[in-house]
Amino acid sequence: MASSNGGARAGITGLARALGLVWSAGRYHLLGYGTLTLLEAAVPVATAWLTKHALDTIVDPAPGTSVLIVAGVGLAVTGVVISVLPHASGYLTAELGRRVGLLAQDRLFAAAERFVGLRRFEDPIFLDRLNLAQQAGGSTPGQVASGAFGIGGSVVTVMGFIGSLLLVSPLLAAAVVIGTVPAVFAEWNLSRQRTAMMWRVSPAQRREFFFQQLLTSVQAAKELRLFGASGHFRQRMLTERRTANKEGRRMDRREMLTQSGLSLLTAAVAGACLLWALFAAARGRLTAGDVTLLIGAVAAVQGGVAMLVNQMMQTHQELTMFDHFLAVVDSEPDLPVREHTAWALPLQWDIEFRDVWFRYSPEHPWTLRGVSFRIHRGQAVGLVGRNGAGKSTLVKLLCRMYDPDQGSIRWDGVDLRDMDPADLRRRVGVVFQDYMEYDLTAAENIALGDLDNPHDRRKIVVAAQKAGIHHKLAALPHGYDTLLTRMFFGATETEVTDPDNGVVLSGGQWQRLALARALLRDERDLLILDEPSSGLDAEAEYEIHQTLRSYRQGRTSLLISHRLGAIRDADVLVVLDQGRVVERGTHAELMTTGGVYAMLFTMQAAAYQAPEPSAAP
Ligand SMILES: Nc1ncnc2c1ncn2[C@@H]1O[C@H](COP(=O)(O)OP(=O)(O)OP(=O)(O)O)[C@@H](O)[C@H]1O
Repeated sequence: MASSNGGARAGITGLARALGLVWSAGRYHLLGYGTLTLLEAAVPVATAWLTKHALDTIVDPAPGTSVLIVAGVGLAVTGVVISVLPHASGYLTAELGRRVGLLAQDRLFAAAERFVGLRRFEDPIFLDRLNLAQQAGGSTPGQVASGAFGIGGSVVTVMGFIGSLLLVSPLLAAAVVIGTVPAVFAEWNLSRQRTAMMWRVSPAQRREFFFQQLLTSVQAAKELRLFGASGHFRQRMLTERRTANKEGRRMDRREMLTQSGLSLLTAAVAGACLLWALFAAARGRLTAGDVTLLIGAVAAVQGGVAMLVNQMMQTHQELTMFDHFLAVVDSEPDLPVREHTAWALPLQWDIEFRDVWFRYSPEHPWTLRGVSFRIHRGQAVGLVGRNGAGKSTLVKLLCRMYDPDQGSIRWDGVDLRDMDPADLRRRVGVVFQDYMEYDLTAAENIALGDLDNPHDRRKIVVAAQKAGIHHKLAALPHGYDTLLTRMFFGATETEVTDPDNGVVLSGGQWQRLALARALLRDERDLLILDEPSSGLDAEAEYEIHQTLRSYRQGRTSLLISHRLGAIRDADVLVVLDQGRVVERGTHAELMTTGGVYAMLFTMQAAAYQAPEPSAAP
């Protein structure tokens, strides 16, 4: 557990970082806001004194009308100031919030971009933190700054009124201050309990959020309806809500009881002070103005102290949330990227897997166990293996989404670890098994494959032609500019009201689009296709493979497919089994050795040639 010293130091660092962020987002707004807050805090003290002088001069006009005029004008000015200030500081808070939100978002997502690999995105604890950081980043720095100034303002108000009480009656001042001590401890305690309660219920709230998403998700809608599972998940969602409500209710009751007790104590102290002040005034020891000042000051000190404690706890809570933001922003890159990396030059000779061992974490079993093979330049390599053999993992390593735990992958002899991942990835075109379907236009979906030339429509069309999706895209209501989603249904007003915008493609059509994205850049050194035709009909699959066959001629490529007929004419087939390369050779060679490949190929071929089931009588 962190020591309280460590906690205080972390709190101060967090506060300084939050204020630093707000300062960078808008220093003049921050200074303006700080000044207004302090002014707002000082005005009630000034008002109380001006009122006292005005009343005293009315009761005893000896000091002269000039005092009355000054007090009257002063009260008018403070009245105007107090009615205008909240609007001005409200505007500054909102503007600061907007600026800080923008800056914090930029820093957070820039930090997420630094994670060039996948490990962080597969770590549930980190994902949780990222999620909280997103919630925290936009608003908490601004709220921390407001809290800090609010605390400063409350201190000014409370000290101003305690000073006023001291001037009128030191004894009374001491009594009021002592009377607030129980409130300070009780409020502090309640705030801590509320913070603890919020942490306790946060898992239930996240689960509730998950069920909410599930119940409204398009992807889940089919199955939920088919299995009649909506009611089941609705109940689970409500159970989570009830759990959170139960905790909230318990806390609210505790607060109600404690605060009622505190209010009684506060009222008793205030009442006693009032009685004392009235008796003192009756005996001529206090003026009418003194009494008014005392009544106002006692209430202001009592209310101000309670507010101060609340603001401190709230700021503490905001700082705890802000910690998540800082943790993400300060995270080290997930893959070591050397300061001086080797250029990923065009492939000259080969890519070599040299005794590659890899597992997703020390708790997981080895996924790749000493994999060694080469992909020569210009060679079409087919990767074959049963489910879970490690094929997609190997592709992810080849794109340096992870580094091998042992061994290395070498691009013309250079270890991928010595290359800048972004540089390497520019040389590689990939269609992943779980490719993305972007809720963008058809052209944008393809153009993402080469953002260096995003507006080259001719290249986009050529890529779509190669992937066999050009005719479909050209025939869409707005051609390549048609949105491939019903989600946004357009970004502009015209698009929103255009019923022709927003088209839903089939799975196979999306797959062709993903292929077009990978084919957009002709000059890629390596094309990786992980199950590029799994969603295609037989005719489309045949066409795509014909296209790919001619495209792969003389190009370096790695093709993964369970449809062995589509892969059989690769220059070399590499068979993975349980993370090891167990066979290597051409189709003809592997068929004669009678190993895993021959067995899989024969089973698949036999299924196509199986006799017709006998007709029912
Ligand atoms: N992100 C991950 N975290 C932990 N384990 C993983 C992860 N991704 C894959 N694995 C595991 O690694 C092993 C290899 O998976 P991989 O996806 O590479 O197999 P594959 O050969 O591509 O299988 P398929 O033919 O089914 O696509 C599997 O046992 C899988 O459970």
